[in-house]
Amino acid sequence: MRKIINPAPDTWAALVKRPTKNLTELEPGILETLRLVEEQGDAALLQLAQKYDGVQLQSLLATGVEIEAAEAKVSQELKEAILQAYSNIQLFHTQQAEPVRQVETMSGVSCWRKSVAIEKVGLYIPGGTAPLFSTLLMLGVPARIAGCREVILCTPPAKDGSIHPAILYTASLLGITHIVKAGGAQAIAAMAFGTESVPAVYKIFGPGNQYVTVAKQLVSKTGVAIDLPAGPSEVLVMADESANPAFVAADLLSQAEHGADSQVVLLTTSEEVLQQVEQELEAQLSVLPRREFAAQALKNSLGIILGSRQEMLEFSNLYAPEHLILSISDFEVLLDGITNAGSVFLGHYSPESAGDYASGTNHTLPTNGNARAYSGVSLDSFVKKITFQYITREGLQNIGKTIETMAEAEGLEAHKNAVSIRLKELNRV
Ligand SMILES: NC(=O)c1ccc[n+]([C@@H]2O[C@H](COP(=O)([O-])OP(=O)(O)OC[C@H]3O[C@@H](n4cnc5c(N)ncnc54)[C@H](O)[C@@H]3O)[C@@H](O)[C@H]2O)c1
Ligand SMILES: N[C@H](CO)Cc1c[nH]c[nH+]1
Ligand SMILES: [Zn+2]
Repeated sequence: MRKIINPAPDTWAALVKRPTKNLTELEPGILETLRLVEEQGDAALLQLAQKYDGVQLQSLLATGVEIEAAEAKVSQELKEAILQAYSNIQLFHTQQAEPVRQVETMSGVSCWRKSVAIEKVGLYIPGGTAPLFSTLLMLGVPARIAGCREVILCTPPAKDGSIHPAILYTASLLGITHIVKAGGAQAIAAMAFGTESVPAVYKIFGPGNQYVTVAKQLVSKTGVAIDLPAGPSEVLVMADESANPAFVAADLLSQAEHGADSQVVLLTTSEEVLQQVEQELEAQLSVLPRREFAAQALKNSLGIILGSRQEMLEFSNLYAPEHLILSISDFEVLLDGITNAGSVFLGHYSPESAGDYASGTNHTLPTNGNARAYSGVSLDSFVKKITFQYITREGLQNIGKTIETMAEAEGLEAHKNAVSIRLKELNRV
């Protein structure tokens, strides 16, 4: 972790830049993958599975037998945990449904807005270095609540061509049966363009590594929608003297272990806190199974001492972290000052892992500073909002003149006439 003491504000913009590869470096290779899949369909997916996942697949789709067999391979304890998480995520996301509210803007002019499910959606479930079946809950539960008709799932296969049983079990719970063994940019291309085995969808969801994230951004230029740029995981912790250094280090490592391209940041006003957290990081890292990923991520990470809480808040808002943890005793006073963050965890007993798995909030969140303008996945992500209006005869008489005047001022005579022709008829009767 790079230690920085009281950086001058004019250096902050450089500090908040993420360590991920830049677009120009990644784009040519990813464009080539997208082109291959668009032109050669399934054949390209099979070839790229061999190249990037080291597996020679017999079939791109998980079979009914594979899906059914998965249930017996998941322990009772894990099934119960998945069901508890499912229930909490369902509860939180069901509350996000918007009631239809009819508004009469003028007498006889009624407008309303209705949420309608996106019919065909594709879910990307990361699996390159860990089988993230929790991500399937985060995407599949709101897709089901919204009522999406066709749900396609893509996830990278293991070296033996299998998909992790917990992913298949979770898919069964959600009633998802179209499961494609494809990962990375090639999976995103398949869902965007369609192949023999993968139907093209209207919107692609899901987090992933840099290749997945850039591929999503590139295909979004071709007409398919995407949820948000949800790339390598990150967390920013603000800690005061009341923070427990072991807890803070554990939270930092929980996101560092996702991958070498993750970044974690500690902000504090106390040199002692920073030193204690550094010691804890070293001790906890040494026993982590994924210490290689975490150690690499820590090299790209920052421990920053700032002059005041206000400075911590300003730095955090500029950084716009995917996850923000306030390890601060009186965190309440800071809440109104938070303007940019994906999801916020308050106090000493709200670890970020709770949101990753089971508290109910969605863990598919904007990274790389995108929390400045994007929200994480929610029920809203799976619907379009269609507006409706009904204007009575009386309503048209009330609003007609306004429309005619504006249309004429824009020089759009046909617009004006669509109103005038009706008003004339109304005035005749
Ligand atoms: N922001 C969020 O909401 C969120 C949520 C969960 C996970 N994540 C992130 O998702 C990522 C998961 O990454 P992962 O790698 O484990 O799985 P992944 O499924 O995202 O990526 C694996 C795929 O990447 C492709 N790939 C690997 N190396 C490549 C290369 N050199 N060139 C081209 N393609 C290559 C392969 O096709 C492979 O199947 C992590 O970075 C994690 O932090 C983010
Ligand atoms: N922290 C990830 C989002 O950045 C989500 C996740 C899934 N499993 C564990 N963590
Ligand atoms: Zn996580």
